[in-house]
Amino acid sequence: MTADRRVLVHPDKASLAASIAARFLTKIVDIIDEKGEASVVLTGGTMGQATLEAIRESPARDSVDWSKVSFWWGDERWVESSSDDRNDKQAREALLDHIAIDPSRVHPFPSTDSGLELDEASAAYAAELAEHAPEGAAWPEFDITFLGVGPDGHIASLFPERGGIREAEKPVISVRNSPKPPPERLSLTLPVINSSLRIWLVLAGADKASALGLTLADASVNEVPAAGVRGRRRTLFFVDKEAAAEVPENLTTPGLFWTGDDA
Ligand SMILES: O=C1O[C@H](COP(=O)(O)O)[C@@H](O)[C@H](O)[C@H]1O
Repeated sequence: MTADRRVLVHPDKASLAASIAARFLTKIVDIIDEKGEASVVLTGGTMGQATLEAIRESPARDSVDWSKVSFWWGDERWVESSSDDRNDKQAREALLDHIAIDPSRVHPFPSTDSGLELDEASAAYAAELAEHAPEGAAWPEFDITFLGVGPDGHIASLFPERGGIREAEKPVISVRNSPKPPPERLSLTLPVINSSLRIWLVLAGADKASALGLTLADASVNEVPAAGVRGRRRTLFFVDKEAAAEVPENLTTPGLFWTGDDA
């Protein structure tokens, strides 16, 4: 794990989404060149969706062999597969329906119409992760994990002051009584998220400013789940100016605010 977290600030949501998309397309081509395939964890939320739309709109999207990319999700809302609340439905509409993916590499969480109960669904996703894990591991090696951040600092469906953020054993949890609707959800846990080589947190808007400020000031993970996120190689915060408004002054140094290419 690296303590190295970097923040890239962009003027507004549109330029932010375009910049993340450009960086993602470059990086994913490099990863496929290097490893022959790539594994990506998608997020729900406003910037997650805006990012996928920007990838769809980019002419560079055709430089990627999408059949080599595996897609997983960081969390899902426990609703019917046809519900507009589903993170995977939003991702399909924003990007996946528009590119030549290999359906066997797309790994949505189960839905309420799967015939499974919530706990069976979290166990089924854990089993699917294990099925695609390298020898001796319980889940795949993720190359890039996208995370949205809620105004309360939640990531995936790991909410402040709830047991899920402290889960250290299970790779996947069932969430009940979520403070954000819908109340029932499924989520990867922090150990799985933090095993990712790169974690890209994507957030925009004034309502995220407090969460980002507290995250970078190393608030307690229990109170601000985003503060516990560390990718193994790189942890990048892609933010707009509004979201960056409450980053503590002592952290707004050239070392932290970074515009290099080494993502
Ligand atoms: O419910 C969720 O919310 C968060 C953040 O969403 P946003 O709209 O405030 O950006 C998202 O990261 C998570 O995947 C989703 O299930």
